Amino acid sequence: MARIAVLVFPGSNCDHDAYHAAKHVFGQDARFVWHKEDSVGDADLVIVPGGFSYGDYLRSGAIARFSPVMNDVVRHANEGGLVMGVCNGFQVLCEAGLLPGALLRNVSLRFVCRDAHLRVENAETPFTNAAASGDVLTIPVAHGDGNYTADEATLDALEANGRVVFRYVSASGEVTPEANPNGSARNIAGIINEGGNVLGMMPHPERCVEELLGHEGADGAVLFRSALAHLGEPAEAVAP
Ligand SMILES: NC(=O)CC[C@H](N)C(=O)O
Repeated sequence: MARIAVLVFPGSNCDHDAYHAAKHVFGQDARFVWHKEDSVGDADLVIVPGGFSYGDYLRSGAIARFSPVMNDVVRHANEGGLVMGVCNGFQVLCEAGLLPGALLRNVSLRFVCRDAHLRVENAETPFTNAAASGDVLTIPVAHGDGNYTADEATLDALEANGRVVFRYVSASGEVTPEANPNGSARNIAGIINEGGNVLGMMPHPERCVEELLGHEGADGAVLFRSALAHLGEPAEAVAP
């Protein structure tokens, strides 16, 4: 059974969704870790969940990045441990320097809450091995600051090294401006670090791991299935 630590900051609001997915849908050993703890313990996977840590004051993720637990998240990441940052979690990981770039205000200046289509650009990561490159997943977004940006050299390096993991596309898999919910550079929806063990993505896979909740295909399950397969969990433990 994989040990999955779900961080909790003041203002996190997707921590319970992530815990529910890990514990009740995938049957893993999930635990909450309060941000004032100084350790993520023996976690195999750390989930930095979505929400409004510290009310998004100063900048989304800018204060949470200084929470005591983040020192141990950096240690865990540097030792090759898996880290998955979703939405506010992605923002925190960028602020912490574990991922390059930053998430700016959506170009619309509006909070966007809807399904997005994501093309899997790299299926050889610990978080996407259950998919095939080119697969189009439908996963919801819900954010005000999801506009990924980095300097051109960084973007080029991400592209060249397969570190753009997900891109916003149309339902038929085309990269179009309309498919981009927030103005992200090159339609980038998710990236991975150089070591391939730290993922950040704006869409919320933990919100669509059960068809019962209205997402045909429950595409978010791909992320969990992949991570669990990477950790050597038996397939029967990773339904649906
Ligand atoms: N759902 C979320 O994690 C939202 C992240 C952040 N508070 C934003 O609005 O961009």
